[in-house]
Amino acid sequence: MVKFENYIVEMELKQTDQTLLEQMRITEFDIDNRKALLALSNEDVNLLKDYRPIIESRVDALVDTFYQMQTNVAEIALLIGDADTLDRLKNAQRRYVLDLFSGIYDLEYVNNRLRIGLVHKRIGVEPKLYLAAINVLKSLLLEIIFETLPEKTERQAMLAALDKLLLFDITLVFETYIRSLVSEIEISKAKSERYACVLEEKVKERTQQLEELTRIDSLTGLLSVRYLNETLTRTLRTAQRRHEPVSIVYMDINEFKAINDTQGHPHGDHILRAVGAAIKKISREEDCCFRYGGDEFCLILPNCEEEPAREIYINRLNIEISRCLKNVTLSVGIVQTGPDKYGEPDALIRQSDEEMYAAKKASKIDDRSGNAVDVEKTA
Ligand SMILES: Nc1nc2c(ncn2[C@@H]2O[C@H](COP(=O)(O)OP(=O)(O)OP(=O)(O)O)[C@@H](O)[C@H]2O)c(=O)[nH]1
Repeated sequence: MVKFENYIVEMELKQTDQTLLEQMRITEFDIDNRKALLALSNEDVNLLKDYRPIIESRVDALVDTFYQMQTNVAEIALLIGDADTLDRLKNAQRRYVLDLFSGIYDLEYVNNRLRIGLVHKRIGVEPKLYLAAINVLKSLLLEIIFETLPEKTERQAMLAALDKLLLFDITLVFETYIRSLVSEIEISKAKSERYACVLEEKVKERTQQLEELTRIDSLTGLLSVRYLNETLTRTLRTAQRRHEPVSIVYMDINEFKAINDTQGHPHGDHILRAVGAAIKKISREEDCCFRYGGDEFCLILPNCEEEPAREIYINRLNIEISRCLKNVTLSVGIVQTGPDKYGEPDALIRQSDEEMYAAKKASKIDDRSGNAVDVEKTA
């Protein structure tokens, strides 16, 4: 994204603050080099310059004929479009023809040729049309040269000089045309890069939302068991570094199947939600509370020993549950690990489950021997 914005700023600065010459880094040295490559010598330059008076006297007729021929081509007439534009083009063409025979082919001359390439790209004059137009112009100039320079060597020298200068111009026009095409591609590339960035951000955001959805158990609002092992591993590592104990609590609602069977599944769901809410309400922020599945819950209580977990946490939970639910009790198993030695996550969960199972079994025996099962006992 940053890259795209920089690019746009750079483009804006370049477009508005620099001439085409500056943008394309064309210097006087470069112009001399281009002339040398085409063997456009001082003699050629002088020949063209000396011929200017003849051209000047015929330029209007030449330009008129040129545009008559050009507008006969439907494609070109369509591009020109209207009489005012044609007039403007005629004036520009007149200036160009005179420039060709000015003998001054400097930075300003080059900048004007470069602009033509840019304008052609903008208005949709394809290279084939530009080359055809140059060809027409050349043939009209040849007619004048043939007519006015009967001496063969002199004529040939003039034709050669004109050829070189036209090639010099064509190269410049093509360079800006191509450059303009390339920058169009770069702009659309930058646009698609920005689009890809925006898309990537959206996918990231959506992925986070989905992760959040899978992280939470939809019925109880507690954490999903999928993250239990990973969370416990992380908690144990932190506890180990700090030399703190961790308590793992495993809980199961007693006779939940019977509740479901006698009072209906929706009521069972209501109980699960209420237990989940009670767990959330009495837990500290650092506690991690999971719905293990069905009517089972697993809690990770960092920096908490078994005794306060049982005496304070579970007591508080039972009180909270009894406030909103009648005859709902829990069987609880608690395992403490650390601060000296730490167990493995899987083993600790298994152990707390076994503790819970033992507590449930004991409460059932109590129940059969006639003791009332209340919140305190089952916990
Ligand atoms: N309403 C409801 N019931 C569920 C859900 N998930 C599991 N159950 C039911 O919970 C019941 C759990 O029953 P058991 O595992 O036998 O446990 P229990 O009846 O509490 O028996 P004890 O553990 O021995 O006290 C089963 O009937 C499951 O169908 C749920 O999301 N909503």
